[in-house]
Amino acid sequence: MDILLKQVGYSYAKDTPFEKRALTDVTLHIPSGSYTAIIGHTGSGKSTVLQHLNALLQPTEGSVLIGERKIEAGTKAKNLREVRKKVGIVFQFPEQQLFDETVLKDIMFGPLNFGVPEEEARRRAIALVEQLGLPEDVLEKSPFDLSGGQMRRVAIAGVLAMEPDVLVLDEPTAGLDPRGRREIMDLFYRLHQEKGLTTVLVTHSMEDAARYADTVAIMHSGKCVATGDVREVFANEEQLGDYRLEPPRTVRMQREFEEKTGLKLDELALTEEALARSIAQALKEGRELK
Ligand SMILES: Nc1ncnc2c1ncn2[C@@H]1O[C@H](COP(=O)(O)OP(=O)(O)OP(=O)(O)O)[C@@H](O)[C@H]1O
Repeated sequence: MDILLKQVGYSYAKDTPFEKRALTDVTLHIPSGSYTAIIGHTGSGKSTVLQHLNALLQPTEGSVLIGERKIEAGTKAKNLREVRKKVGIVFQFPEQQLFDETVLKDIMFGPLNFGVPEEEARRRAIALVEQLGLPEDVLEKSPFDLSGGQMRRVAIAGVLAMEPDVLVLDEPTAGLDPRGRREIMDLFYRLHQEKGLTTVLVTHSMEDAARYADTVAIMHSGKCVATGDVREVFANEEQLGDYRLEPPRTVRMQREFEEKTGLKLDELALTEEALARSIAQALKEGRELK
């Protein structure tokens, strides 16, 4: 399912003395099946854009097309159930929204609420607990008796149990240890690859954007100032610098390697593994392309 923000403007507390403009003329296309990372400095408007993707916020200018549904400035959109069902958002620290007495009930809550039969909701919850690497006996426990990392996984399972068409992630691994971060990010990536799940990741981590996304959008001062293929965006160091962003670590390491050895690698490496592979290859071939 495609999402298209067309010339979207958004002001918080519009027409009050506290009015605060957060977005200006944002046009952004999220094609079905893509993995888009939205990057940008603190306060650049990333979270505000994200909340337009399932109409939690509605534009004060322009329009948002979510699949077939058009949300336009000036008209209050109602009956957003379908939209909320199709676009699932994992907010920062989603465990804060856990509430039910058992993990099973918590994960089943969303699907039941949207009319999924009980048996099917249960089946999804059991499968997700396993997929997310949680022990089976967690299902009957209170979510509040779990560790922070486990609570995070339960909350993520609750969003995935809705089987959304688009999964929107707002810094989903904030506060987790490196191993937990990697496991969860890899899981999202697998879902994207295996099920073609359209994924949008809001992140401060250039490394995560480089590793997982195919498309990158840069937000700056409430505007979407660039979108492009992940390699194009991260190869353009001048543009990143304009928006006070650093290239991912692997890109900096590649540049340093090329400078120090005079060897030029074939393409921009987006992960440590890819960088190691192309360095090994270049050394093996004794290539000197510079
Ligand atoms: N509820 C709100 N009321 C008023 N202004 C807000 C509100 N939420 C955000 N803003 C303002 O809107 C602008 C964009 O904020 P937003 O949270 O979208 O940025 P962000 O890029 O997600 O930042 P961060 O990386 O810190 O999460 C900022 O100037 C912010 O102060």
